[in-house]
Amino acid sequence: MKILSSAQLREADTFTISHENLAPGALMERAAQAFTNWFINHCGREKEVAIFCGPGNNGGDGLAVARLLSEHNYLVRTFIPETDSVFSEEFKLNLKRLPARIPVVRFNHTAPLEDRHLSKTRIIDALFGTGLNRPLTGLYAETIRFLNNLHAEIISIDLPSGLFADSATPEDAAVIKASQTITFASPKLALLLPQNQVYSQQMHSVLIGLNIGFIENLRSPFYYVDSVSARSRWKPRPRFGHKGTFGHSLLLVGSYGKIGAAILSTRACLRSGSGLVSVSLPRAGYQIMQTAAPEAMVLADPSEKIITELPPELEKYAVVGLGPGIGQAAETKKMLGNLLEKVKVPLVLDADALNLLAADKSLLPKLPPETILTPHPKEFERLTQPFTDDFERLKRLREFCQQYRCYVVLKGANTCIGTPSGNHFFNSTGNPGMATGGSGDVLTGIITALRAQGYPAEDACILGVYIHGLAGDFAKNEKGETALIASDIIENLGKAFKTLEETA
Ligand SMILES: NC(=O)C1=CN([C@@H]2O[C@H](COP(=O)(O)OP(=O)(O)OC[C@H]3O[C@@H](n4cnc5c(N)ncnc54)[C@H](O)[C@@H]3O)[C@@H](O)[C@H]2O)[C@@H](O)CC1
Ligand SMILES: Nc1ncnc2c1ncn2[C@@H]1O[C@H](COP(=O)(O)OP(=O)(O)O)[C@@H](O)[C@H]1O
Ligand SMILES: [K+]
Repeated sequence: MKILSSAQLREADTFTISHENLAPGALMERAAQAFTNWFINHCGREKEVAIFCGPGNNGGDGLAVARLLSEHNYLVRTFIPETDSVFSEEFKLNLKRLPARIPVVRFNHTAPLEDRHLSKTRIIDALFGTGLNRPLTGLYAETIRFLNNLHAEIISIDLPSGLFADSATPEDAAVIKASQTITFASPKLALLLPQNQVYSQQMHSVLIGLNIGFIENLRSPFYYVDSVSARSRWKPRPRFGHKGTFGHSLLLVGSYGKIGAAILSTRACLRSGSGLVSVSLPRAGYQIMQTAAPEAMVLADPSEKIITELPPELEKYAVVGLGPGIGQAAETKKMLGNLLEKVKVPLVLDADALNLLAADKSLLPKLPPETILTPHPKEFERLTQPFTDDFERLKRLREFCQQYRCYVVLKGANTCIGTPSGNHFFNSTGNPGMATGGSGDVLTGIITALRAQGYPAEDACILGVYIHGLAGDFAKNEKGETALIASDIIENLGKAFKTLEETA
């Protein structure tokens, strides 16, 4: 799914209205209906609903939602800040359509709102959406601070009011702190970036029937990977396939004290469909690996504690995955340099392999084309340089991928995959339970296995990250977030792949 900018969404709104000859307010009605459906499914009638409506079409949505919720027997009040802003036509239309039974409270400062028991209500924030063009000031900023201080549950329509959809919001700006944002037609870029997490704990995207053909022709470097886009990249295993069909993965992983990382990536690789898996690791890990993963073939490095050498016949493998648990010893770095000189098959680099690259950036131009790197934000910062905000980090990600013709999987909530063609794919699966040691090692195993099976680098990254998060979500259903460990993700890979297999 494409992530559209505010300007593109406005164009798509306008096109849809004229192309489908929609009556004034008809598209807004669809949006309000989509919000209302979500609300009815998630929020009971035990609490009164207070809807704060701004002067534009976001406020118009709020008024339409007030009418629809009232028709569904919710107790609703609306609140409109009195300023010199001009009301939009659709705001006025929906104000006219508001049944008389719904109170409209107009206010020009927030003090009179103090005694209206708002902290006990559910607040719907319909002050501003994608039309915001500067930070909020005056009564609007005062209202936002007042609402945030109530510590009530706030549900934002389309965007938390005050948040810029496509660029960095100034740090001291007044922005609603929502528990949920129900966003229309396309997830907004700002809602996918960690720096804005304080403004919306959860985000849910709903479709409002914007013209599909028009959206297909819009250009955007940003995509959101949902179940439909993940499925479209998944390939069934051919009936006459044999283990040779599905590729031979070589993993170079582990060091003394970190053989666990080697085991996690190996098991994940085995569970992700690689035809064969070989692991090269320090001698100390030989027996442990043979016992922990009997399906894998194990090659012991001459060194007891670290990896120092490349196994022979690199060309017989379909892919090489390097990094989890390897440490940063000089001999290991030499081996990495050797690998970059010799390797002719796809590479997946993670963890200390990335730190070794960061410590000697002269190695970066030697990365074979289409190498996949899977840094967490700190590792990515070491590879590039510190950034002031997430938007700058996205820019760096694009530049880095283009410069080194590589794919970068920037891990975290809504992991972002950068590609050499300048695109960014944000993942939709996963949960904070996955923020636990070893879950990145699991991801390396998954992506390596997909590459072994012949998935192009872009598909291997997108599908791998999606499946990893989905397995994490299944693990969360069983164990909750707090107790989740990386092995639980591996145990749920079967369920995650099965979901794709059955619905593709
Ligand atoms: N156009 C349409 O048909 C649809 C619009 N939709 C809704 O409309 C929203 C966008 O509506 P608008 O474009 O009217 O934008 P908004 O409702 O976000 O606000 C725009 C209004 O606020 C003013 N404004 C912007 N920044 C301000 C500031 N800092 N201080 C004071 N005033 C400020 C603008 O001059 C304009 O009058 C979306 O977020 C969505 O909620 C949905 O109903 C879907 C359909
Ligand atoms: N809050 C979160 N929501 C979703 N996924 C997360 C979250 N935190 C971490 N993850 C995922 O867990 C993995 C952690 O990887 P990494 O930081 O490399 O851990 P490790 O090095 O311990 O294996 C990444 O794939 C990341 O996307
Ligand atoms: K809003």
